Amino acid sequence: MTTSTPVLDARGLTKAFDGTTVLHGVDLQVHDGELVAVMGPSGSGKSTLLHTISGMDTMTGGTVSVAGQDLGSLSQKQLARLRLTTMGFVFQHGHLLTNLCLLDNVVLPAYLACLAPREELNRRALALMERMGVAGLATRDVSEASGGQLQRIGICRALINEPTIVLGDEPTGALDSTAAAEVLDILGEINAEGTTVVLVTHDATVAARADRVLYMVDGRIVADRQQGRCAAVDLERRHGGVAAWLTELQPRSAVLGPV
Ligand SMILES: Nc1ncnc2c1ncn2[C@@H]1O[C@H](COP(=O)(O)OP(=O)(O)OP(=O)(O)O)[C@@H](O)[C@H]1O
Repeated sequence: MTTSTPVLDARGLTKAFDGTTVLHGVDLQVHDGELVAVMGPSGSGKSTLLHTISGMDTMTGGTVSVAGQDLGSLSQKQLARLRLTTMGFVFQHGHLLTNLCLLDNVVLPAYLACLAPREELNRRALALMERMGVAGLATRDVSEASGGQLQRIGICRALINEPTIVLGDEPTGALDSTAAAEVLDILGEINAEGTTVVLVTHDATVAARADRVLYMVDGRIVADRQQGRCAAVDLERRHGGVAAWLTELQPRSAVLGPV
């Protein structure tokens, strides 16, 4: 059992839209260096969970702490700063700004955080783009890059402020299998270097790379599989999909081989 302070600590997290509850008292602790995949049927609340634990959306009830900071106690300005400096986001469709060149897209979060002079930020961004194999696109527009390249740019942008935790919503969902595998390799490397990673995904190959896989049904985490062990968190809500998932999903060690 892990005893360190969680990087992410959600307790009794609820979220309702217009009176309809979509997250029902979710408890989730993610520890430093974990690679966590969140799976579940469409509409089960995976994206809503990601949005509320990151403070991108407000919660209706419960508490969330990220890197020891209670999101509910922060002003909007403090919350924005915490997101900027502690969290990195990778989205399915990149969410890059089309009126900026790709280098400026990568630099933007660091520029907003005022972390260093512009020249230093450019150097840092170019070094990241070099590592991701997209430095040659630095002065290009968003329209000039492929989906896989844009996703690498999105990862550079997520990493520019050296976040404690990277949160991804279907980061490979719009990619072909080759580009998806490359993006997953990159996310795996980032995690191996110590960054905590939480990915919402429908893709079992993504989940197979994770240390830990959560399965959501109807706004609840109903199973939590860690390195071959599975805790059925909410047995009363067992679901056909959960049973299939439990038998199909290989533990990480079986997929990657012994380390
Ligand atoms: N902004 C919103 N306003 C109203 N309802 C919303 C909003 N965002 C999500 N919902 C509802 O919350 C529920 C959960 O949606 P969510 O997008 O979190 O599910 P998901 O598991 O990520 O689905 P998918 O796998 O299809 O992306 C759905 O019923 C959805 O319609």
